[in-house]
Amino acid sequence: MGAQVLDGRAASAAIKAELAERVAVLAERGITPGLGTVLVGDDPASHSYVGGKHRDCAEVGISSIRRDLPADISQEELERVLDELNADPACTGYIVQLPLPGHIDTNAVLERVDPDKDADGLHPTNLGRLVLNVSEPMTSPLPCTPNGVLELLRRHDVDLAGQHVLVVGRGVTVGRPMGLLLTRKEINATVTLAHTGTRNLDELLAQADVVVAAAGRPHMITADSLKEGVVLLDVGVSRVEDPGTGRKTLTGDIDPAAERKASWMSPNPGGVGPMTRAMLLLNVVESAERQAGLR
Ligand SMILES: Nc1nc2c(c(=O)[nH]1)N[C@@H](CN(C=O)c1ccc(C(=O)N[C@@H](CCC(=O)O)C(=O)O)cc1)CN2
Repeated sequence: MGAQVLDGRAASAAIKAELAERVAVLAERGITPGLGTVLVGDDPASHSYVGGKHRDCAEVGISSIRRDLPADISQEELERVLDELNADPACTGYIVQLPLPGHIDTNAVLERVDPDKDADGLHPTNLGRLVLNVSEPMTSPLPCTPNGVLELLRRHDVDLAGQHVLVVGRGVTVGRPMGLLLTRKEINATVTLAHTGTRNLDELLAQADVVVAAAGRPHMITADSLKEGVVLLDVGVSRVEDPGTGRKTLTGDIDPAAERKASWMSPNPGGVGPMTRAMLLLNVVESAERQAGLR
């Protein structure tokens, strides 16, 4: 028997319906939440993700503010756009689509975002609150992908308390905050954070009850290394060219054939990706609720 599906599309549809109700409550008070996106350059995948974010906004009644900027924009000009969004009352929260071109200092950009408008939860103040475990439940935005992973598991009644979770990937958008969230008291997982420099990855995989794969290495995790009954979450979004057709297809970090070992597995596409988008909307709605004194 194969793994049960951690269905991100269904879960995100349910979350969007719930958020549309919360947006309607805000509308009764004359408030329309607004999401801003800042996109630099012509990367097709980034354009497609940003387009998806604006479609989601339209679905739940959040207004959209879009700033598409040339790849050769200077740091100064880019930061000026952020200052405008920081000052714009129609913009409840916004994101800077990552990755940014190499000549841009990404950390300086993330720091320029007003922490109260940080829809991605990636501003140092908000990441710091997560590290400090300032309040439970959190009153600041959480990074969308790690929060999406937890929400996906919650909505399928997969309990992580006491489980050994192996997070593969140390990036700031997924791996690092994922470890912090998993070790909070209400989740209570035991976490190992591995990465592409980890030497004994196969040993760690063989011990893991749950694997969150976010290293960006296509199909780096295969069935052979995994324990029977493992829960698998695939965050990888590499685009790999099919040698036959020349077409690029979305390829995760986990070989789909690993499903035979798993009790639960997130499909890719259709798993963590839609949850990332849903958690972004949640951050915007919660931010609007905070600004309205409803939280
Ligand atoms: N500022 C940010 N930049 C980036 C983030 C982020 O959270 N904040 N994460 C990724 C990209 N990303 C969101 O921006 C993202 C990736 C994938 C999906 C998604 O829904 N994927 C679909 C498949 C889509 C496809 O076929 O291309 C799925 O998994 O079903 C949503 C958001 C890097 N940048």
